[in-house]
Amino acid sequence: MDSAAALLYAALLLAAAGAYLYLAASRRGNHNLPPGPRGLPLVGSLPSLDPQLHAYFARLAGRYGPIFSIRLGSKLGVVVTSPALAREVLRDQDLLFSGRDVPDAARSISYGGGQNIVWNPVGPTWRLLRRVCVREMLSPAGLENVRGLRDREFRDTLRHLHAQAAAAAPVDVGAQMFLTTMNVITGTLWGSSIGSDAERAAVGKEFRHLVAEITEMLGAPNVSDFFPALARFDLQGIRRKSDVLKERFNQMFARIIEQRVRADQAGAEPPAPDFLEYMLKLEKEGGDGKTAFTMTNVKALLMDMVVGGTETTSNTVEWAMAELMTKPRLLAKVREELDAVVGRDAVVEEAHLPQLPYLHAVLKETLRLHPALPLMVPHCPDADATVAGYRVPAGSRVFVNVWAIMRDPAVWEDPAEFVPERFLPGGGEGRKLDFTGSEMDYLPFGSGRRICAGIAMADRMTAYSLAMLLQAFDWELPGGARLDLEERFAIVMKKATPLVAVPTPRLSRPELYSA
Ligand code: HEM
Repeated sequence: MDSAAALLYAALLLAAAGAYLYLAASRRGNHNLPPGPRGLPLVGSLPSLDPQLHAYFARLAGRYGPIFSIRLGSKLGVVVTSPALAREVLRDQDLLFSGRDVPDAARSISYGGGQNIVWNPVGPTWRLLRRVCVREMLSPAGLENVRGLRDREFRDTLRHLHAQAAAAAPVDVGAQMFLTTMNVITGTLWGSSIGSDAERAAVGKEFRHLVAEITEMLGAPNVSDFFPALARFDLQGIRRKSDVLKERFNQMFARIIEQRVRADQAGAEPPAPDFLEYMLKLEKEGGDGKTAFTMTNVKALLMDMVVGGTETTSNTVEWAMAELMTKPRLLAKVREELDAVVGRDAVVEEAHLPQLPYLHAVLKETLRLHPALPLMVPHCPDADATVAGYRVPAGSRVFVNVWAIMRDPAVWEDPAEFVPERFLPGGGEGRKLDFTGSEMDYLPFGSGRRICAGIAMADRMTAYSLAMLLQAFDWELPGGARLDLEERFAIVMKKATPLVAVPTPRLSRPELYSA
């Protein structure tokens, strides 16, 4: 045998051995994984991903069952699509599955991943941050402290919409509700410490732009997440973009904090206690004695509230309006309830909300069909786990497809129909269909220890917004426009075409709009 042939022979032998070892390793690695599409070597199912990920995963669940695995580059995704398996993941093995697989884009905007609530693993810091937020800001008692602020913001929105109505000008309903929600959340966070109304409006506008970019980016496929070894090359430039967005937020937060600290040092009259004041005090004390609380935590929490609370809330209101505008019979029922409780000689107030069960049922049905986070925020086990008898390896990205669960015909009668009555007393076949995540077929806010931290605020804001929009105005599509209910997937799901409509006043006297 000459030397060239020997070299070729050796290379072939080596290649065969390599292929054998690769196959053996991947067979061992795949041992007892949930079933799923085979995918291509190296890239797995990445090339066949459909941008409408929630609907694509629902179709795959139809083929492979209520738990399937899908290889996305070097990452393993596991998708759960039944109430029983959602219970296994979110309740029975809650702690094991409570970790997060932090996307590269989130690392920067969450100040490194370990500083805020959403992307922090469950542990002392996460516990302290959540406790601080829920107790001081997002609990029913915390919200009660700033009821006046919400009333003021809603009055402002009412005045603004009335001016739009006078000019017969179309309103982008989602954008308007975003601004209202943003003003309420930032007002709750730092009160009036950023000065004039005009300055607040400018901050609100800038935030909307930034939040939209962030949620868009978090939903976009990123090579760095599928091939962590390539993350340092940031091939799509997503990390660079998220650094820029983070810095813009950071500068705004720093300005707001600095103003407050300077005012405190100058011995200014202390502002009404707000969340920022509370956090700065905790930061000064260095934490709660057991767990540290730093200025980075202050900013990361501000980011959590601003990013987590705004689009989720305003998109829900936009969907509710779109559903009702295509269903005049249901719209008439909401109006009937509003006219009976509030009438047309007064403006709806937060105190009216508990007397509006049909309106609340409309919002629950909206969140069933259009959950703001259709795949929730993915969970991640920090050790190997077993679900439905299958192995879910540590580090897998676990999606609970609540969008599909809440449309499951095995659970819901006429699942595609918009029927608020199913949420009225006696309509839920004895199930407790509320936001607590106790029934695993209705999970718009998740369930278990990672359940949404802002439910009480979301509940009030969506109900107040929808009540005001419908009690004070009639809404018409601009001439020639068509209303559809098409969705566009992102980490926070959007209406594919924004709802734009023209308001007409329906209160008895114009003065009511400026009271
Ligand atoms: C209609 C409005 C909203 C919906 C549908 C919603 C839904 C959700 C869902 C599904 C999760 C993920 C649960 C999980 O990972 O298991 C979540 C997490 C979270 N939400 Fe909301 N949310 C809304 C509004 C808000 C508001 C107003 C705030 C605060 C101002 C907020 C703050 C948070 C935070 C901080 C988390 C992270 C919790 C954690 O990881 O421990 N959300 N939300």
